[in-house]
Amino acid sequence: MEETIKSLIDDSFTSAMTLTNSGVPQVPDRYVLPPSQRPVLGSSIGIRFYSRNHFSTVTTLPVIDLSLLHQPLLRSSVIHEINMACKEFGFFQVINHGIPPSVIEGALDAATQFFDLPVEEKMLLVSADVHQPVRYGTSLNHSTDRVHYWRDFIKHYSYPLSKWIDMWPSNPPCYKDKVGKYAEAAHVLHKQLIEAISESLGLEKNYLQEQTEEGSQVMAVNCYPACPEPEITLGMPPHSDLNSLTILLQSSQGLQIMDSNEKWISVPDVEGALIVQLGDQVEVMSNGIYKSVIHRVTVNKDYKRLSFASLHSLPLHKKISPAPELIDVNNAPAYGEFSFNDFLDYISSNDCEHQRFIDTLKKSNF
Ligand SMILES: O=C(O)CCC(=O)C(=O)O
Ligand SMILES: [Fe+2]
Repeated sequence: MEETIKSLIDDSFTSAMTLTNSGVPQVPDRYVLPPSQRPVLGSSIGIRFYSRNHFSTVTTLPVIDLSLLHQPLLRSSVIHEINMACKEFGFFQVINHGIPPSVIEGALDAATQFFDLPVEEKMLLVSADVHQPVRYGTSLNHSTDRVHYWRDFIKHYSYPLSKWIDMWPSNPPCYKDKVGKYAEAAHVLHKQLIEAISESLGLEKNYLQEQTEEGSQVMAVNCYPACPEPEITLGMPPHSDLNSLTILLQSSQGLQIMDSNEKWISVPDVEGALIVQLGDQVEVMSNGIYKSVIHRVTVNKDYKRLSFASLHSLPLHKKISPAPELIDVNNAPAYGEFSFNDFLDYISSNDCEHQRFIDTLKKSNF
């Protein structure tokens, strides 16, 4: 093996993108998962199919037409669909969500150009500090004795846009404009979704919106390069999102969610759809009626996958607790009170980056 490739493989700071571009024939050991955590690829697609004698047990994942929310006669049935999806999966896809295809294509194009930049340029934005408003990340952020994942990313604060956009990458030159347009559109969509989710819980339409007002939006732009051995590694390990709601845009299939039987289901790539995932904060505010969804990302041999996770959260210091309307003699508060900041502190001091953090807040653990 050529000396340069060998040194890239040995260097735990090398990004997945650099490894792929250098043509490594196999993933370095630090990316190899124990057998029990490896994905089974090409199975469990989340669509229903008909087999000879019965509908199979393959799960149908919900796809909701959001334009129907604006039709007074149909709104309540859409709210009902959202309720069912949130109860069963903490997950659904939306179509006719109002974000124009040109805005989506623009954002994907800008991200492609960003990740194609020379690694030295991207490294200028690298940081392991989770509080940095703009931060590029690679395996570098993980200590060497832990498993690495086949992903590069850039994360940036995105709301209010005028406050942060100057700090975003200035290369490629179109990045701020194209990703900015998508971030603004995602923020508007988030407001509609959080209102509908509030209603679906039987709460005032504005209840969750008021909780998240003045909150944050962080855009995580993820790049999963083609991988020589996708069956023994992952792009992202199982986790639930810490925030209230995530709107996810994917360039191709790769996301898997865990169902209530702890089975992994691949999320199908539905044309024009965006993915909505409930995070831990909504789980707490709903007093556990809705659950945050556990998800992970698989990679593939043939092409690079991009995703934009628009992560919406309550303000950092605001205490999060179950909605009072959902508490009564039969339904005690199931979670302790905490702020997003308490959560981040807990995670950094307990070194538990990739778990379902919410379980630590269950009353029984106090
Ligand atoms: O790339 C994806 O599909 C998921 C990304 C994700 O889970 C995250 O950024 O938290
Ligand atoms: Fe996530």
